[in-house]
Amino acid sequence: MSTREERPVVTDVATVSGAGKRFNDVAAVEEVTFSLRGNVIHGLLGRNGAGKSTLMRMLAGHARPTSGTVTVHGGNPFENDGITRRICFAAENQVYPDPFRVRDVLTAARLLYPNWDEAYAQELVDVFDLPRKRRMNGLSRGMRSAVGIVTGLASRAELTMFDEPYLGLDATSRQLFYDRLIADFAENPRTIVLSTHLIDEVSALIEHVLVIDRGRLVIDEEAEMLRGRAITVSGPAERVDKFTYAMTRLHEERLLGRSRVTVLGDADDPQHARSLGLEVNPVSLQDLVVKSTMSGGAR
Ligand SMILES: Nc1ncnc2c1ncn2[C@@H]1O[C@H](COP(=O)(O)OP(=O)(O)OP(=O)(O)O)[C@@H](O)[C@H]1O
Repeated sequence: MSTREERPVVTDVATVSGAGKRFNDVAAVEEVTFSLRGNVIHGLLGRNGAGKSTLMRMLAGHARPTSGTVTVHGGNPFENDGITRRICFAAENQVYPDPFRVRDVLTAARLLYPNWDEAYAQELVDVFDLPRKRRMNGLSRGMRSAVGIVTGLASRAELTMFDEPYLGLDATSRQLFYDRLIADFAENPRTIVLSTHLIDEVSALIEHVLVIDRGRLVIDEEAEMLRGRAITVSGPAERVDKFTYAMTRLHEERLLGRSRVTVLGDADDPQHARSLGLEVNPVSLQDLVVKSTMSGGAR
């Protein structure tokens, strides 16, 4: 993948400011503030019901926030054709008109997206072995996901969002998706948002991490930064507490006077901790997300 320095500089393509979305008594998204950086692959991670789809629906202009603002490409995306043509939202539960066949979905996408690459779309249809003449309603779940992937990649939309794009896909097809995404992104950088539970599988792809927990954004960090800073520190509770006092604590386990704390620290903390006789271990992105979102269940 090209380094960020090699890509065209683009300012933030979307800004979410104090945004919330309520459904009667359910606050699906609450007071969320962040920006999507141009030409960067973002991972939107979180548990079931955390608010990921709702947040992407607001960014795609499919839902209006009940509080705060969502701005994409400089304007309000809600039912705004000029802006939504520049956004592709490949949603897992996409509904198609009843008689639509695979080839009709591609035709509709060709008419909708100004950067659509027809030759690339046809190549991807072959790669994923999709039956062009079959009705969408007659496709397997994995095939429907593959149609979403083809549309998302070939749209070359400036902001492309994939909502759990792998549902029903076998491991080979998922790997094909990741490989194609990396290759195409290198040739045609754009802003990507990928919501997923399969964090280990995509952790090498993700450049910026957004973690949402019960509607609130709990992590908004560059992946590289997290890889270096997320550690668990273990040892006698008193010493661990003293060492991690000023750090961002994500999770803590205590037993018989010993404690293990997951923190976001600085680059030189591991060495310092070891010099104090504490045990230090790196935390995978998957573990980090699990630890930051363990405190509560679905709302
Ligand atoms: N149209 C709706 N009406 C009522 N409640 C809704 C609606 N859409 C979402 N919710 C609720 O908002 C919360 C967030 O849902 P959302 O689908 O955004 O989560 P998610 O993180 O995408 O979950 P998952 O990973 O399971 O797909 C959930 O409690 C859900 O039940």
